[in-house]
Amino acid sequence: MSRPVAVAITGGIGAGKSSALAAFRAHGAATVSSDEIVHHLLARDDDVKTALVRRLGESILGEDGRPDRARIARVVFDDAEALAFLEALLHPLVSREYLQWREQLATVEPAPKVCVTEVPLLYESGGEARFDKVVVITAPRKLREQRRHAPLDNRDARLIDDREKVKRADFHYVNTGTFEDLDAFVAGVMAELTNDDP
Ligand SMILES: CC(C)(COP(=O)(O)OP(=O)(O)OC[C@H]1O[C@@H](n2cnc3c(N)ncnc32)[C@H](O)[C@@H]1O)[C@@H](O)C(=O)NCCC(=O)NCCS
Ligand SMILES: Nc1ncnc2c1ncn2[C@@H]1O[C@H](COP(=O)(O)OP(=O)(O)OP(=O)(O)O)[C@@H](O)[C@H]1O
Repeated sequence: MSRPVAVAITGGIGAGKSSALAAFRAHGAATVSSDEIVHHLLARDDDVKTALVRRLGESILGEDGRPDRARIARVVFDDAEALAFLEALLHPLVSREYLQWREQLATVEPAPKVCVTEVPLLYESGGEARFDKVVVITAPRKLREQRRHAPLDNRDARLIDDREKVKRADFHYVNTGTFEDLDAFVAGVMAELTNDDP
């Protein structure tokens, strides 16, 4: 039984990582999003909530009593130590869920040829060893701001330079075109990884 090729998508905030992930899914890859795993942990994991309140205080809780992402973001992206704490708490849990997901995939018959996940901090957290291939999506800051309809706060400051990511990655896409252009890029990557015609 052959295991799926494990692909990570990384890139700056609002570059188009989730859109690329959706395109991979449309082209037959199995997909999971690290951001979504984080959202589930914050919404449902009581140990995570307890640890966050102990370190960051009750003000990060929303009206429903669960950790509120916007409130956490306001604290951590202006406080490097608080961000380091949050990442140290969440990253091992995200990796564990991802690896469990990947193990499960290998038991599916027929196993998908390619499995893809979005990992915003792939190089920053030394996660690339877990993957066979890396796709970097980039776009100019102004366009990313326009597309997200929001200022990018300080998140980019946490990330290594796009040029460094591009150097280290297997595939690079500059996401300044249409969704169809992005889809065509993803189709090409899938064809290369599965040795099929696009
Ligand atoms: C701070 C939080 C609550 C903000 O939630 P929010 O809904 O605003 O953002 P979301 O989780 O959807 O992430 C959106 C994008 O923000 C960027 N981002 C998220 N975490 C980080 C981080 N630690 N450093 C830099 N950028 C980040 C990524 O580009 C990501 O794709 C949340 O992002 C979080 O808990 N982050 C810490 C965990 C983490 O590092 N996740 C990313 C890799 S697993
Ligand atoms: N090629 C494109 N053309 C037009 N809009 C796009 C394109 N690619 C992405 N977008 C839009 O840009 C925004 C950001 O894209 P997306 O959510 O895929 O990026 P991301 O890197 O996952 O963002 P984040 O870092 O916030 O998780 C979304 O509103 C998305 O619909």
